[in-house]
Amino acid sequence: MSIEINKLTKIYGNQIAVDSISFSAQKGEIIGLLGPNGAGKSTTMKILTGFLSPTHGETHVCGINVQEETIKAQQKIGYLPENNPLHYEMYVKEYLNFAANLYNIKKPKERIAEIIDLCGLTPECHKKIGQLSKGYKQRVGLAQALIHNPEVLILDEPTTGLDPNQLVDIRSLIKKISQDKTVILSTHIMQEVEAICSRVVIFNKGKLITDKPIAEIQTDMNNANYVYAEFSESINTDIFIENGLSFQSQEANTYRFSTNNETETRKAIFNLATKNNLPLIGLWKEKNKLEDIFHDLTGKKQ
Ligand SMILES: Nc1ncnc2c1ncn2[C@@H]1O[C@H](COP(=O)(O)OP(=O)(O)OP(=O)(O)O)[C@@H](O)[C@H]1O
Repeated sequence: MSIEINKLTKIYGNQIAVDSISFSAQKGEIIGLLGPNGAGKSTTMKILTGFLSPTHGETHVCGINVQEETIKAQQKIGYLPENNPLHYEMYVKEYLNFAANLYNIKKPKERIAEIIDLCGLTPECHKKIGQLSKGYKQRVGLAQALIHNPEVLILDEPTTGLDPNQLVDIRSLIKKISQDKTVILSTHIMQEVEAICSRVVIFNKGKLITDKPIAEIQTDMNNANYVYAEFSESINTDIFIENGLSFQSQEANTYRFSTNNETETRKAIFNLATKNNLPLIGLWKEKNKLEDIFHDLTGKKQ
């Protein structure tokens, strides 16, 4: 296994940021870490990269215990932290040279040229980092994470704040550079996980609540649909539950039900409305989306 996280816990004062989390990843996998704000994603990444110590538990990268042999483990890891901290006053090549020196790279000039090409930085590589667009700054962040050709890449929200075109470019760059590596990336964007990850790990309030291949999640999505019922006034939702309907959430006077048989559920809602004089004005179905699964698992209302 390239990455192994075993019963990891981090407590800040009396706040449990990460609560006994375990998962592993092997070469070639791109794992998407999903979770609401404060779920513990960044803390887990910081521990995995050796920047923070856990309160309990341990992490291994390429068989090396990160807590016991931090420097050795860090040589295997490329890390793009949240908010991509860069030295804005440095030129792109100067910064990459600085990063190459940190890792004691044998032929820095050749490696910098290679990485500039790989990350699509050639047209902007003569500029100061502060003069670059957000998308190019992100490319510089990725270039520094890759300079020592690490086996494992840890990317904390690598696409936050990018415009839709830059998003597509950076996602395909991540896919391209990940082919022979193990990648863990955190994101708030479900489509991103669907677009580039092979597996999704969902965190909520410091706990790991789902760890599944994307293909399995997609099968779940195809099997589980939603039915929506709109009424012209607010309805006491007890009536749905009492009648065996799996009521999920409400937005204004529209109520959402999960179902494996949407025709039967629509019939049941229609019959319930007729029998109890409920002012039903709309009834429709919708395919489940990864976003819905995420909201259900993390207990957030849509
Ligand atoms: N240095 C710290 N001191 C105290 N509490 C902290 C510290 N760093 C993080 N926390 C708390 O730990 C919890 C987990 O934070 P973390 O940054 O890991 O979440 P996250 O999932 O990365 O969130 P986001 O998506 O907003 O970046 C939060 O409640 C946060 O306030």
